[in-house]
Amino acid sequence: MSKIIVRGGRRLSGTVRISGAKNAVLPILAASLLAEKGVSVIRDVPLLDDVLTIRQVLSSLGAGLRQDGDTVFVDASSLQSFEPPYELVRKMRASFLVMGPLLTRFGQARISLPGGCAIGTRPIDQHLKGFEAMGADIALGQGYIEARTHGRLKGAKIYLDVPSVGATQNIMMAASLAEGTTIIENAAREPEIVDLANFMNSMGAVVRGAGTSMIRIEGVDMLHGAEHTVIPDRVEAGTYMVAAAITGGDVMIEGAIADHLTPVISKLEEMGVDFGECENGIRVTVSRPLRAVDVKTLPHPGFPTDMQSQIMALLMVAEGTSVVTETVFENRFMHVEEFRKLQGQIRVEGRSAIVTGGAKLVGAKVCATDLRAGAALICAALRAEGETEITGVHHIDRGYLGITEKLAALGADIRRIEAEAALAREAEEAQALRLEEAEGEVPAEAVFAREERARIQVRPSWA
Ligand SMILES: CC(=O)N[C@H]1[C@@H](OP(=O)(O)OP(=O)(O)OC[C@H]2O[C@@H](n3ccc(=O)[nH]c3=O)[C@H](O)[C@@H]2O)O[C@H](CO)[C@@H](O)[C@@H]1O
Ligand SMILES: C=C(OP(=O)(O)O)C(=O)O
Repeated sequence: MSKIIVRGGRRLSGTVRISGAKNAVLPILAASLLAEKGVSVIRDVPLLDDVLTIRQVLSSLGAGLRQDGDTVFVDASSLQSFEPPYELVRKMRASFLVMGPLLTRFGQARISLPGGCAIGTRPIDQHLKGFEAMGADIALGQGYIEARTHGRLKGAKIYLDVPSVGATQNIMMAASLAEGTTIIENAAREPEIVDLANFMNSMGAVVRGAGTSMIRIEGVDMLHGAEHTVIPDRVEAGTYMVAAAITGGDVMIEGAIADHLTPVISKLEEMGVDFGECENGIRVTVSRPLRAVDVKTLPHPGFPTDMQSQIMALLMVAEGTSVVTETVFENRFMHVEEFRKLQGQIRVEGRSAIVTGGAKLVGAKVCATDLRAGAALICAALRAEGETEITGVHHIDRGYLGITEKLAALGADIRRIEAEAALAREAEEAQALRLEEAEGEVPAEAVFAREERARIQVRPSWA
């Protein structure tokens, strides 16, 4: 089990380059399946675990894939399967985004219920409602969803009960090769929806209104491969903004697009963080004590749920009391327990977390419970006195390319130890404790607990 070790207290300064957006590249790679002819060339693809998973999903269906640096080439002219393997789909929720392309191009798809971070129940009813409205038959059973069409899908008017990002993307893709016009009402408006629409339009699709709550798709007979450069990751950029602010730093976030980050920048400005927009990015500086603010997560252009845990890390050290309300996912406060281990003062009341600011954070052993929680723990650890050891690193690997290297280049004292080295470290610590115990300084139970923990941690990662 890999670990990230951070010694807090270093002020970050310098420039960090933002990678292509995970949440844009996953639907774009899924959309490349729509091309009957030609090769799609996708640039600025971050080599994240989630990207490797979607690539494996495409390969398992028979698409030809090649990677050259951060450019991925996809040839989806002939596919052999309409059923991505369960082992891949359970790893990542975004695997379900191949449903729309498969259904519209081949008239069938069979996919297991998707997995991913445990931040809520995350139903897929709105995706299925859209496919059914376009004439697909959907059958559910034994953890699988089977969809079939009778001839081409038919354009339809679909009102989403919630502006779901994934449902909007899946329906957009399904509608692109349907007969006639599809209108999605109450569509999600995230920048990643616009990026997907831009890619699809360069494939020959006709998608209008992406970025607004009403998207209109005119179905066409055929789509072809196209070239596209993925937008920079706004959540990664926002995370480095928090990392800079929490250390009182001065960091240039290269490639960040201010328009995509308006809700995050506005809240950080309210707290007292300074921003300067430059030609190639956004500069973040802090010159005064930070103030508490209330935050409520909402679909775009509201404050993003994917930045909730990171801003909470910053609010722990701001002056005053803040209320953070999570309205998008019902179980996205798992980081609170871990923040408490770092001496954060937070209590949860229903969908809100009350954060008492001014905490003097102290390093501890913590666990990343999901992707953004992991990033938030790193931010808090950069500020905490002493050493913080973060496990659950596989969550962080889903969404942050080279986070330890990027932070170290900004001056952070951070390093990663891979599974075997982490085990050796545990064993060394247990040995040190044993020696202390022999000298009568540590109770025997502490040694046993440490050894037990080392033993338990080994099992899953070696399996
Ligand atoms: C790969 C990707 O892009 N992931 C992002 C995407 O996830 P994802 O696309 O899964 O998130 P959704 O926008 O679909 O989910 C938003 C809310 O709608 C609900 N819902 C969704 C679909 C559905 O059929 N029925 C339903 O009730 C969900 O449970 C959740 O409460 O948007 C989320 C919300 O901004 C982000 O946190 C994720 O990082
Ligand atoms: C929740 C996230 O991703 P996913 O939807 O892939 O689980 C995220 O990116 O924070």
